[in-house]
Amino acid sequence: MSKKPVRVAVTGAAGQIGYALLFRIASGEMLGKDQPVILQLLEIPDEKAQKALKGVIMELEDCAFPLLAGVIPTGDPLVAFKDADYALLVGARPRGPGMERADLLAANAQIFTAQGKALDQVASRNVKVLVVGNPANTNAYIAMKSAPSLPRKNFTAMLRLDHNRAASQIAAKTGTAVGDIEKLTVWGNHSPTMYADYRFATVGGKSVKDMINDQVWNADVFLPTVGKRGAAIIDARGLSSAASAANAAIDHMRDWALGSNGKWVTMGIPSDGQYGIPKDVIFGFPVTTEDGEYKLVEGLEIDAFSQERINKTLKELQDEQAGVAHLL
Ligand SMILES: NC(=O)C1=CN([C@@H]2O[C@H](COP(=O)(O)OP(=O)(O)OC[C@H]3O[C@@H](n4cnc5c(N)ncnc54)[C@H](O)[C@@H]3O)[C@@H](O)[C@H]2O)C=CC1
Ligand SMILES: O=C([O-])CC(=O)C(=O)O
Repeated sequence: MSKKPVRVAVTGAAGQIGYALLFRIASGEMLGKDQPVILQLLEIPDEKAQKALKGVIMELEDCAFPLLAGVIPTGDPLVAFKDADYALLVGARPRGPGMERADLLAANAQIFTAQGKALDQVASRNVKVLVVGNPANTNAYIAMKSAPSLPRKNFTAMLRLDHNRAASQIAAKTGTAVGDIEKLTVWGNHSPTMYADYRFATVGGKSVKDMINDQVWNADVFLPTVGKRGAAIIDARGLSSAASAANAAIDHMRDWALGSNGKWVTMGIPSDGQYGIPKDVIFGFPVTTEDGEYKLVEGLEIDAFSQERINKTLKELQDEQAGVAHLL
């Protein structure tokens, strides 16, 4: 017997990331090739945006995806999030050349307060929320705080793009296959302060740190390359990353829903105090996933260099939180 459809809400559905994301969700790449989905698509209630959304839906229809059990376009978060099992909060203002993600804080904070409240009112109590819109960690924090009746653990932010970027850089440096890299993680904020950490990483059982054995490359090349990759893409394309962001969102949700088979992945999750990160800060951590739940990898040694990096990205997150405290 075929499975019952699940409801997947996507905000900013007519935007760049939406265009790279919806077709892959509808084809089963996110939740499995046997899982029908109903897409509940939110765009701003503006004629141009709603018309663009209509066009995207025409294209979805024209794909004749067997797993696509319905599409609900709307300008109202209460409709988009009604009974949602998954919610991908993509809709936000992206940054342009010369802007830092923190510049988006004020512009986007209101969106995530309203959407957190709407999720609180109408979504499934088990809804899995992924915040992609920047600044992603703090937006996830705002949504979580605005949804007090939902479990805190349901709110996550996307650090998977940073994780995938780090894996690619390491594969290139070591001449190994990206898919063979295990136990990599990215700590902290989705911003240039994030700390991509390959101290525990292995390829075919061999230590990546030993293979590279170059702390100057780590500090002066690798970390800035991964941290500033988003800006490098804006510089090259004139637009922020979209296909790779959509791909990371698929990876994040797929692993959360279907499990990572023991592999470490990076998710931005609300801290419970582990590694000295204060409770509720949405922080990139190494996790494994199984049966629809993520589990933080605990007990890793944090050396002085790593602690300094973690402190820096934590401070930035705490400053962002202080900047939106009046809204919560
Ligand atoms: N966490 C991550 O790794 C990444 C995050 N991003 C962020 O993702 C966000 C979306 O990026 P793009 O798709 O490129 O932007 P875009 O501008 O192409 O699309 C955003 C869409 O969201 C819609 N929107 C704005 N406010 C909304 C609201 N309140 N409700 C529903 N829809 C709303 C807009 O009308 C627009 O269609 C940006 O904040 C960007 O910075 C982008 C890449 C990576
Ligand atoms: O840099 C941006 O504004 C978009 C983004 O978050 C990324 O590509 O990592």
